[in-house]
Amino acid sequence: MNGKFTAEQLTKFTLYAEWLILSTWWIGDNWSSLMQSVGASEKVFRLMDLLPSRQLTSKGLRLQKLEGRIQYADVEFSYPSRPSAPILRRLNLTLNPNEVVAIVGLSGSGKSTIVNLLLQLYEPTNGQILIDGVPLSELDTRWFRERIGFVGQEPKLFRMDVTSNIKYGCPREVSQEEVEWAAKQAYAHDFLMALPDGYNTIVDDALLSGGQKQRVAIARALLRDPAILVLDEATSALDAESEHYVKSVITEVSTDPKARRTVIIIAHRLSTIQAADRIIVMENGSIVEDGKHSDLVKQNGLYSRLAQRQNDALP
Ligand SMILES: Nc1ncnc2c1ncn2[C@@H]1O[C@H](COP(=O)(O)OP(=O)(O)OP(=O)(O)O)[C@@H](O)[C@H]1O
Repeated sequence: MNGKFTAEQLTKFTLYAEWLILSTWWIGDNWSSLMQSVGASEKVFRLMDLLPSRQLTSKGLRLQKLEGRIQYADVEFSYPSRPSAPILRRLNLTLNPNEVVAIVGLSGSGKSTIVNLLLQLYEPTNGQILIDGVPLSELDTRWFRERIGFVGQEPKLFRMDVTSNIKYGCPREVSQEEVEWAAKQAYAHDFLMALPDGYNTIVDDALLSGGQKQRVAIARALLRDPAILVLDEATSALDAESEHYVKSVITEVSTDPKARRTVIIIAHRLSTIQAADRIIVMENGSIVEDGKHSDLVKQNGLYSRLAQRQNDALP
């Protein structure tokens, strides 16, 4: 070097400087993602280190056959995070085997909490829940949960084919015929057959509507032939077609002796539950009405007001 830059050296210098700047920028950009991943994986490892809860390890009672009678006896409940706010107040409710019961009420009245206690996500603060006469707390939790089918408001489907999604979580080997039987029971068979690869179609977010996802989840629950089926009806995901079919599923369970089981529906659309054997109306943590649709409409109470409000809101 004689203290002067050649054109070639200048070009090289510019390119190397650009490359260095880009690399530094790239490292800076990815450093925060890397740190985020480290933070997230720490949480995953912490969860993996947790021991299963006592509920799942302790051996409780296993009944010879689960009939599906559910009794809430003087059940009181507050969430641990808000112990001073009573959510259920001395709740007494009996659901008979094979009965189809809908729970309705204003938002926040305690409908989901009733189900949360049945699923043993929480324990009553006072009182107890009996299953076929046996305290729920004495039953083998894993055994009991295997016999409950739960369909939540926003069911999770996985990025795998439709058949695998319906089979997901089923503890026994099932044939394709059984999968299709469950889909027919859930009124999902026809739209599933219309997919590009039918039951082999890979599910992605955009493939199915909210209501269709819920019908696939109902098929998944029915395939396990649960003694108790809990359906938390979606507040917003149901399109008119799916609403019609959820109604049909409820009618089917109520009328077909082979499909019968104890069913609890947390309903937001009163039109879907008119065929239920009984409707429980909740207000502020207590049951305020209990009866058939036709009787409750005549009572002119909260149910009839809610039904009227929904009728008025229809276009
Ligand atoms: N995990 C929780 N911790 C604390 N409070 C809760 C929890 N879950 C629900 N709550 C409160 O308990 C009350 C009853 O809630 P719940 O979900 O049972 O009502 P809901 O009738 O099912 O309502 P919605 O129709 O909106 O689903 C509400 O006031 C709610 O804010």
